[in-house]
Amino acid sequence: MDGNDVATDYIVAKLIDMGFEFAKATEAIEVVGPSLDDAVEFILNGSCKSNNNGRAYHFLSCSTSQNFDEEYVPSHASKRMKQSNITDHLPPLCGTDKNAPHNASGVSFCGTGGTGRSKCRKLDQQTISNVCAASELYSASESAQQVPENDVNVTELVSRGNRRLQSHSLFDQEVELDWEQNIGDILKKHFGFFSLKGFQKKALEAWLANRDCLVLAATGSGKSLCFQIPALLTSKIVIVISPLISLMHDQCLKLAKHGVSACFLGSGQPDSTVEYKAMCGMYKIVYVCPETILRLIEPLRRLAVNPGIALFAIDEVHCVSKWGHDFRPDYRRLCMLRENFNSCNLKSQQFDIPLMALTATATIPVRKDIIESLHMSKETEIILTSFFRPNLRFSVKHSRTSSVSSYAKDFKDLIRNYMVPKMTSRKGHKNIAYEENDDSENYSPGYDMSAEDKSSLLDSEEDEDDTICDNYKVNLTEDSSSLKENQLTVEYLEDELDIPYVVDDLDVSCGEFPGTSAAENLKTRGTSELYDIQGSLEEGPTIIYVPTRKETLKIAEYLCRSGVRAAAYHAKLAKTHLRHVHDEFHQGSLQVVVATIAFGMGIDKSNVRRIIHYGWPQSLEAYYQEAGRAGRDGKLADCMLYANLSRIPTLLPSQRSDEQTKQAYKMLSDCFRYAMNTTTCRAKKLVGYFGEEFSHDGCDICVAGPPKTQNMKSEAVIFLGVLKAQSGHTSDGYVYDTGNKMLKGRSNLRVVISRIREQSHKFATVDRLWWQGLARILENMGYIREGDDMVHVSIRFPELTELGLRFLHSESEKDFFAHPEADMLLATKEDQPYSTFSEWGRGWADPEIRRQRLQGKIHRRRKGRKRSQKYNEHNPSTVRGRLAAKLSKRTKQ
Ligand SMILES: Nc1ncnc2c1ncn2[C@@H]1O[C@H](COP(=O)(O)OP(=O)(O)OP(=O)(O)O)[C@@H](O)[C@H]1O
Ligand SMILES: [Mg+2]
Repeated sequence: MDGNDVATDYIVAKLIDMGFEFAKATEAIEVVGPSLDDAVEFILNGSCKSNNNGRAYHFLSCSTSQNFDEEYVPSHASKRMKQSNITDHLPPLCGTDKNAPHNASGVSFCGTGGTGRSKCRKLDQQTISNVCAASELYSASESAQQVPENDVNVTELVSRGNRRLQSHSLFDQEVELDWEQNIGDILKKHFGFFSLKGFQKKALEAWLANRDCLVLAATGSGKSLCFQIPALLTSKIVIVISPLISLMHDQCLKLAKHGVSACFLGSGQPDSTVEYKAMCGMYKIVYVCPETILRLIEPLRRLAVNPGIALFAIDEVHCVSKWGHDFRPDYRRLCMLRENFNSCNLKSQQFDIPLMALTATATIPVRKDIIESLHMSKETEIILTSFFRPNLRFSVKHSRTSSVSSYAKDFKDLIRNYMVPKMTSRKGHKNIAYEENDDSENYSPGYDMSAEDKSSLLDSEEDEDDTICDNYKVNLTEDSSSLKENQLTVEYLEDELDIPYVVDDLDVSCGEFPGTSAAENLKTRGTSELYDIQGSLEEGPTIIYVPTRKETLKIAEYLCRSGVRAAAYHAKLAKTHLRHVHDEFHQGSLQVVVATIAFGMGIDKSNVRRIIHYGWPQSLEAYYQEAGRAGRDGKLADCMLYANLSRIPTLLPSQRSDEQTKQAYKMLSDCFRYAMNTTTCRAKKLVGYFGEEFSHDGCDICVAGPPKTQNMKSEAVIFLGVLKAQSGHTSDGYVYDTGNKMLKGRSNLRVVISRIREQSHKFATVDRLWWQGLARILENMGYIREGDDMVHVSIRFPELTELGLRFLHSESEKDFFAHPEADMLLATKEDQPYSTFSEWGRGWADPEIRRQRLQGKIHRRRKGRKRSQKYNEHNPSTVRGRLAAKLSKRTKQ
């Protein structure tokens, strides 16, 4: 093997790691040679830099080949953002001046009231030299590990730079004269807003009073402004702790547009001088990831002395809590901030530096945990606004979400929306968006179940019933190849996920963002707008969230082939690609981004019209957080969840303690129940999850109304009766074994269903999904409970309660009316020829047929295993093959 082979293997491995198929990876290497960038480009765009005049496209194979070049090439595709230079990024002194000199990136520098060119230049030079010197001293003192509080030179230099910053601010924190008026000026000048929102004002009041505060407000409500304004009100610096590089990048870019200097520090920051400059007070707002801030405690302590730190803002603070989603262990260590930046530790500080924690998705236990974990003060002000987003229209649809046939069905409307007529398919791909025969009759949103779905349901029933066969799940044979796409086994997923705390999703060539221009005049929007919930959507982009990296590529590719301008986004894709996707999405030239959680929290684009979750989210917090990317302009937007309602969702693999696993199951279960609900408004369910009560009409259930109630009395009676018999309940309600010792009843739901089918001909064909739904209803009524110590997504070991026993005893008197849940509706839907399905169902109820089928299944799988063994024996690249060859050689000898 020569060096070239090693390089090729390495690149192929990298490409597979990014989620590309082996065949595509090798094809790309064959065409473009051993260059990772070119190979990625080749796969994504069917071209490479070398044969494309150096232009970097970032779309996946897009069918709009004719106008692709002119229309979709990012305007700056060929010019990378200029690498930062210490002379490039000085804090602007005031708005902008048309006459002011511009650097290469169009950034203007001008002093307060400075209208003359020469004056501006002179001031810049002065500050440049200050900062350069301060920067050098910073690094020197850094290496000496000393706090240079008494170092006259450093203090002098920094304060000189600081005087410049002071002249920029409208007034200092200590001067609290008519602060609302001043904030009003800043709002208009920098952001183009006319007034603060109520919660923003409260947060600023808390900060002005040097108090900690926890801001809980809906996604898109404007939490960022709460910590951005303090940076403009004082000469001090605001430090923002933020979990994702994509989010920091997003905010820095926006601030730069609004004339506020900002930078981010962390693994995505390639320019080490940015950190020095930040620690010398050169940026008004410094974004840092939690891992980095822990390393910067000492320089930050110096910064706190001069020019001062106005505030520590901890954005997306739910990451602190083990009880929340997206838990980041390093967020917990942020209690160091209070320990190091209090008035006792810092002589110059009269008060502890205030902490401002912000999130849109914290349940009540999470809020408590946040305050305790961060050691926030007992007087922490909790600023709570409604989590409700009146313009978001929620819905849930059943889908297998796994194959191209599901995509055709589920994305038909989406493609139609975005399709530009007469598009020709690139690379000879069939333009599927124009296929009119793609089961349009069968398709209707909601709980319809196609024949394919029913077979999936049977698969799942087989899997559930057949524990012996579970061991073979990974050992896929021809018979089970259809299952392959469906089953997200641990082995399949392990390498496919974007786990939040390893997300290193974006870096940029320049990670600092000097203030550039005056604010664009953005109109404030009325929150009291009334929404026509059945109205049609305006045009705008879509984000599709999927659980695995591979699916981002598959779906983006599918959409591109159908004529949609779509791109994939996940943490392992090439950084250049991610940067382009990010930029193009914001510029509006991308129609759809198919992403993992790496493109979730905090992304702020105003006109996202649709958020599609394609596959089960892991928690309602994550779901609501990602759904919150929609409709940030206040206009109507759709949040659709497509999930396989016939399967109980599984946890995606991640490192968790037992306690965390339990919590993760609880969150998954809440998510499952949200989708199964057919009666309560989804928006109400969601905000209710965060402890808020309200009434509103804003989802598919509100529009269609709940399904008709059914009298489920006989089903409930037989279910509870079997449960009672199974667990050996006696008339006194307790359970005894033969030795008259009290036992805890524990019946598996599957066994209960089998017993019901054996006992009653009437219920022989009732589907497992239906019983599963009934079990949840009985659980909600308090008639049964989960008998296992583990938390399960759906009830697994139903246990009869006292209340259930009483219901059984009074059975002749009461009816039992209830609304069927989503899985029950799915199981009873009869829009497809039902005969085969019911035959199968009946078959499973018959113990003999069932035994034969299970035997057949095991036989088929054994046959499959033998076949693969045989293949391995003849394949010299496998261990078995080499052993077999050796053995046969010996026997021949
Ligand atoms: N006072 C205001 N008046 C009008 N618009 C505002 C105001 N404050 C913020 N906004 C707008 O609200 C939008 C969302 O702001 P921001 O990104 O801060 O939301 P957020 O609450 O942090 O959301 P998320 O929880 O999703 O991160 C911004 O684009 C901003 O322009
Ligand atoms: Mg935010």
